[in-house]
Amino acid sequence: MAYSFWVNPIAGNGVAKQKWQKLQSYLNEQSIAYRVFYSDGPGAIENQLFQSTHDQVPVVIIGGDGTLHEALNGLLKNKTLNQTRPIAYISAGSGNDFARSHQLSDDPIQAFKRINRQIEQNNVILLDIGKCLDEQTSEVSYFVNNLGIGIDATTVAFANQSKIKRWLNRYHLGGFSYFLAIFQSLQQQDAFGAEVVLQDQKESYCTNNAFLITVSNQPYFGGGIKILPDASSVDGLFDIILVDRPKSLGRLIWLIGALLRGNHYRYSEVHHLKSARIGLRSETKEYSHLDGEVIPARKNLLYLSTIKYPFYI
Ligand SMILES: Nc1ncnc2c1ncn2[C@@H]1O[C@H](COP(=O)(O)OP(=O)(O)OP(=O)(O)O)[C@@H](O)[C@H]1O
Repeated sequence: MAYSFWVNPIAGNGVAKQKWQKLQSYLNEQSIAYRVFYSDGPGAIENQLFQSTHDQVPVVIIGGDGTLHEALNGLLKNKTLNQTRPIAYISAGSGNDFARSHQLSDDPIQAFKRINRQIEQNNVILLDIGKCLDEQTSEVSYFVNNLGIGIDATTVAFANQSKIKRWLNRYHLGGFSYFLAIFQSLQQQDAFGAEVVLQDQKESYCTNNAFLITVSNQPYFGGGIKILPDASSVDGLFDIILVDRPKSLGRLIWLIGALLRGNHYRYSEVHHLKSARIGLRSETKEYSHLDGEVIPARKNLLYLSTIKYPFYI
C-alpha cells in the first residue's frame, strides 16, 4: 500500500512544510512508497477529497486543525465513497488543539511510526465528531474539535480581516494579530439572545446575555485554552459552555483568570452542559466558527449531533 499524504505547506506558518520535508527524507531512506498532495489554497484538500475515489487507503494529513477540518468535510461530503475512509494525522499547525487533546507526538517521524503500527494492527480509533445542520440552508458540515458562536468567532473574524495580519505572518508573528483582534472584538461583541436545546434531556437553556457559546468534542479551544476540562472525544456527548457577558471589564478579566486556572465552572456567568444532540439558536447576527474556520455573521439556527469517525493517531 502506498501512503497517501496531504500537506498544507502554510500550516503553522510553514512548520508543516518543514515537517513534511523531514518525513519525506525518512520515507525515501526506508524505501516506503507514498503519494503526496500539496494544498495550493484554502479548500484545496477538501475539494480534492470530496472528489476522491480511493475507498480504502487512509488519508495522512499534515497540517493544523483547519487542515484536519477540511479533510473531514471533504471525505464525509463525498457520496461516491462506499465506506468511511480513515484519517491519520500528523500535527503541524499553530494551535494544534486536536493534537494536544490526544497527546500526539510533535516529531513527524515518531508520529508516522505510530500511525504505521496502528494501520498494520488495524487499530483504528473511533472518535466523536460534530455534525452541524444549518436549518436555514439545509447545509451540513462537520467539526473535529469545536463549534463556537460569539466572542471567539468574532476575534478570529477580525484577525482574518486585519490588514496587518499578512505582514505579521511574514515575520512569523501571526499570533499577535489575534492579540490585537481581541481588543477590537471585546469592544464590538454585544451580548446576544440565544437558546440551547438539549434534545436528549428535553431541556432548554435561554439567555438574552450570551457572550460565548462553545460546543466541543474535546477540552481545548483557541490553541491550548482548556475551556471544557472534562470533555471526552469518545463518550458520544458534546460538552457545551455558555458564558454570559460579564457586567464589567474587571469581572471579565477575573473570569479569564479563572479560565486560565481551570476553575471557571464555579462562576455564575458560566454554564456547563452535556448532550449528544443540541439545537442552537442566536437571535441576532453573530459570527460563528467550526474548528477555527469562520462563518460570516448570521442569525444561527443549527442542529448539532455527534457521530463517530475512524482515525489512526
Ligand atoms: N496553499 C495554501 N495557501 C494559503 N492557505 C492555505 C493553503 N492551503 C490551505 N490553506 C488554508 O490554511 C488555513 C490554515 O491551516 P491550518 O488551520 O491547518 O493551520 P494553522 O492555522 O497554522 O493551525 P491551527 O488550525 O492548528 O491553529 C486553512 O484555513 C486552509 O484552508
